Amino acid sequence: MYAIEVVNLVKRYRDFEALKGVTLRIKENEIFALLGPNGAGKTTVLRIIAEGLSYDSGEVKVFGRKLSREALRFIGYVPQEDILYNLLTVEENLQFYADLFDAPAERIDDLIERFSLPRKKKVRELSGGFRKRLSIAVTLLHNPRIIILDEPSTGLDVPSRRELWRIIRELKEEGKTIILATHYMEEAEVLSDRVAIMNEGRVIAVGTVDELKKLAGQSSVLHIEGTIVGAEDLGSNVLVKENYVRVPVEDPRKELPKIIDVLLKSGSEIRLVRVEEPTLEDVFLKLTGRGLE
Ligand SMILES: Nc1ncnc2c1ncn2[C@@H]1O[C@H](COP(=O)(O)OP(=O)(O)OP(=O)(O)O)[C@@H](O)[C@H]1O
Repeated sequence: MYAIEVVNLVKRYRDFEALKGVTLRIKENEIFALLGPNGAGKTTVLRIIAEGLSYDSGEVKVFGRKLSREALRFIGYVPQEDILYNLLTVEENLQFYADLFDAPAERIDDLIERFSLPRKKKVRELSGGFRKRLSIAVTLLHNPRIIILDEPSTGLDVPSRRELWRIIRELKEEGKTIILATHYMEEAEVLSDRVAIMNEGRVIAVGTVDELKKLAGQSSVLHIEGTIVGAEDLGSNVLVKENYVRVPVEDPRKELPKIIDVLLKSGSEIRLVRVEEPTLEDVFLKLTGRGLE
């Protein structure tokens, strides 16, 4: 049985088809990432599962049962924009949601301690990292088996992001199933057991990070910085940005000298060359012909 099973989900906002037949099977106790650029449909999928947002056709099951009010109790949802009360303290926010969810009062103290939250501080005085921690704490009040996070690390600085990743891993160790939407490939890559890559309302690939990287069909990527001229001559998989070019290659030792030669002959000035193992961005590029950002 899957924790979440979504089959052929179609969602229209008036005449715009935001989901064009999405199928996802998420196993219990895995960290599953939906990776895709803005507008891919990630939030729409999560809202259908976690908020009961209506959809046009398809099927959604939670632990084998049709989505219902009862099934929603298995789920905790941390939306992109938090739902905290700025003028209330940390404790008052937890109290408010505990009353709403009928959660036992002692959970408030447990969560405050667990996340080292400043009990008496007003939410408006919290840093982004603490706000996110409090949002997760609120979600855990009713002890859900599945935790869904929409773009959890957007706006967080690097230490807060690492701390968030630690918390997410810890939730997995406790047996929770985690689903998160992200457009940061690093987040999907370091955190998740499996990743679904989404684009324009469709899932275009699903698998472990290693499986997906194999789809890119290359062993490495060259990053070349400088004043680049003639990058168009390097082939169709090349990504060109200002002062930067990214070239997927099978064998960097063989291909690097030739590529450098082409660029120098076109009049480029090269400042830095870096060789990197494939990433999920390369997979996305390969499958869609464009970058993730
Ligand atoms: N309430 C709405 N009414 C009309 N169109 C919508 C609505 N919500 C989302 N959309 C559109 O549906 C598409 C998918 O949006 P969605 O928010 O699911 O994407 P996303 O992958 O989560 O991106 P983001 O990271 O920007 O939230 C987008 O083109 C968006 O503009």
